[in-house]
Amino acid sequence: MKLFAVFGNPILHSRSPQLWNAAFNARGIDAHYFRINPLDAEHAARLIREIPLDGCNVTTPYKDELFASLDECDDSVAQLHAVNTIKYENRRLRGWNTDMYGVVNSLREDGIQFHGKKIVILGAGGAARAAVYGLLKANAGEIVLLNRTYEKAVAVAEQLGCRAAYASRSKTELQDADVLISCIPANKRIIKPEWLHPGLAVLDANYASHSLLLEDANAVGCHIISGLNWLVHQAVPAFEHLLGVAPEQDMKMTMQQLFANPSSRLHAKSISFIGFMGTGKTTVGKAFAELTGKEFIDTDALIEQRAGMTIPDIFQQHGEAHFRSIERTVFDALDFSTEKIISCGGGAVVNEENRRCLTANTTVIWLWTELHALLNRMDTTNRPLFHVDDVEAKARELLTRRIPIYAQAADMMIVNEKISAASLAKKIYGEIYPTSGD
Ligand SMILES: Nc1ncnc2c1ncn2[C@@H]1O[C@H](COP(=O)(O)OP(=O)(O)O)[C@@H](O)[C@H]1O
Ligand SMILES: O=C(O)C1=C[C@@H](OP(=O)(O)O)[C@@H](O)[C@H](O)C1
Ligand SMILES: [Mg+2]
Repeated sequence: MKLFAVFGNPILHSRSPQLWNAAFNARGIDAHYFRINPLDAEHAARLIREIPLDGCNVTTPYKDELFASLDECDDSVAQLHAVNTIKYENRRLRGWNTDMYGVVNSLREDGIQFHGKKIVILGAGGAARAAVYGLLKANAGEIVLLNRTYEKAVAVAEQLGCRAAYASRSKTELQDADVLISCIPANKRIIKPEWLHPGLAVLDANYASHSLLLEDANAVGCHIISGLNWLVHQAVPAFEHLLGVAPEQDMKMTMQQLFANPSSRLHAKSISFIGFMGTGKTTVGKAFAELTGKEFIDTDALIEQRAGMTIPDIFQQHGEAHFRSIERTVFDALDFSTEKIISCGGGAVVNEENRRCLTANTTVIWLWTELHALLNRMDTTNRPLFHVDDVEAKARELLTRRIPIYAQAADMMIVNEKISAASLAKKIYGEIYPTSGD
């Protein structure tokens, strides 16, 4: 099975997995796409090789920094110093930036022509730069970049060939503008409603949280374009780069569903932790339960209770099959009528029914720790599967087999390295309960 992911922080809000997995299904491609919150950009590049992924997308805040880890890239990435699509092939990372198609094709699809038009862009980050680059290539009449830090807007404008203006001039610049594109967080009201005019086309790159700009633009009678269109239109060429076939029809169909069905599973009341032995499921699960005040359950502890003996003893006296059958009974008996934090044993999700139990009732968090790091910090004597001569080889073989299973069960992977369990619990809390979310 091919594996793809989207990297970002935060990342749980991303709807890319729904989009890509639907396209894989429709095309009968044996592949899965999931979300990863890495330590940083450099670590994301390491994870691509470590997992390994066949390719990935990159979102805020890693588009700029991941550029430095590429072995080769196309012109758009070289110009923009920002990457959103990476293919991993022959041990090399090759990057593209397809955001420019996202913005240009979203506007085109809504009947907006660029020739002779004035376009105002808010922000100067990766998305804003891709918008400038794409619209210049599409022969837009005039492009004005507005950014809180004027110097940053000037640098981008000089490099790409458009005009920068002070944020204090927003009102004036918008008076004769035809299109306004926002590439800044959706919870910031930078533009006052009275600076907008009916008929102005307004696109907000951010689709995950409620957009104050789109709310105001709607009230004024502007022509609203959702960031979900941008998501779909950047994904179409990315899919072609990574899979070698065009997904267009499938992705457009999925877009309708995305509008209608904003993934209720991500807001499940119970949270479960899955992942390889020693990645910290028990420790972080406990810390998360403390943070949220919810009931904590460790499926391994329930197994020991039921069997009346320790896990190493169950393995030693009755074998792994017996352990798995008790594990199955424990999952069957889980009661989701009250909210819970559930830490699972590392092999629990290998069973399809256990997996379905979690995906149907919980937001599933996959913890990841690099193999050497987890072997170093783990006491392998109470992990019976590691009672072998070559622990590292056994661990690597087991992990390789399980990675696609974890990927398919999880709503997101998050890395438990170089961070305390309490801090990681807070980071996960921020993902699940975003303060400015929808
Ligand atoms: N963030 C962390 N920092 C330091 N040590 C950790 C962290 N998370 C887990 N550990 C340690 O790693 C070991 C394995 O953790 P555990 O929670 O038992 O993993 P799992 O339940 O996934 O097998 C334990 O010794 C635990 O204290
Ligand atoms: O990975 C596995 O198959 C197992 C993981 C263990 O739990 P932890 O992942 O909490 O160590 C425990 O369920 C048992 O030893 C089997
Ligand atoms: Mg555990």
